[in-house]
Amino acid sequence: MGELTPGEREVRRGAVGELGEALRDLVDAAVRTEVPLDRLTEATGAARELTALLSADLREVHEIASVDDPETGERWYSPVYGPGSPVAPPMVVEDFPDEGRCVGRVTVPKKLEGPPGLVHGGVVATLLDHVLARSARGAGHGGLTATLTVTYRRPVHLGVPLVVIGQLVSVEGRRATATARLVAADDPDTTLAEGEALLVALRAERASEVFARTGRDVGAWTSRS
Ligand SMILES: CCCCCCCC(=O)SCCNC(=O)CCNC(=O)[C@H](O)C(C)(C)COP(=O)(O)OP(=O)(O)OC[C@H]1O[C@@H](n2cnc3c(N)ncnc32)[C@H](O)[C@@H]1OP(=O)(O)O
Repeated sequence: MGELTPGEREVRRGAVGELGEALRDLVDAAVRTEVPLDRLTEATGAARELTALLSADLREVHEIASVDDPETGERWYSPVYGPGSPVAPPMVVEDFPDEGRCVGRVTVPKKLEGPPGLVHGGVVATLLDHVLARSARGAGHGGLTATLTVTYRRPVHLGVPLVVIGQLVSVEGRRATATARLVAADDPDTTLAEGEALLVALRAERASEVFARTGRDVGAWTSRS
């Protein structure tokens, strides 16, 4: 698909978000179902038909979606917050660029379970990684995560509203450091997990090399502005 006009992009974003929500409901049902075997077989057939319908026009794996915005870095299929992503929880993130801060709100569903009833530790790290990188990027210091330290203080339960706060702490040349906390919305003083990251902005020439296969200018995600 070619580049969309702003109006077309808005319409398509709406449709992508609706499909994403329907698919998240489907994934939730798929990981919780206990229906009889014949129903599972029937569902498998229906899922394959749906795959064929969507596969009529597919992007290459490195291509950026027509609904994405390379200027701002908004990604509609982000596995963390993407409205179109069946695997995203999804987290809803609010940016406070003047304070180098961002706040994510999320209730993690069954599909991202680790120990029974608890959020998978890798998912906790992913949520923290996102707000860490995003707090820096919002303040104009886009970069890739070079190091990430996660401290798991308490079990994080599925189905509970959570708040994940990222805070940019310092910037030195291409390096930025940020810290993050994950808490339950109804108990914000108890830290469930915390993270610390070093984000390193790619040099411009390295960024063009790394993202050459996307065919787009992806400076929004990587360069220091
Ligand atoms: C909006 C939010 C989006 C969410 C995205 C979530 C964030 C992500 O998950 S990013 C994906 C995961 N991360 C990656 O793929 C990164 C892979 N690593 C790399 O590409 C490179 O190692 C990279 C870019 C980190 C550093 O490479 P490069 O720019 O060549 O580094 P280099 O020039 O050697 O170093 C730059 C500076 O950083 C420092 N540095 C680099 N890596 C490290 C490290 N691991 N530890 C400490 N310091 C480091 C160097 O010492 C140097 O410091 P100084 O400028 O003071 O000398």
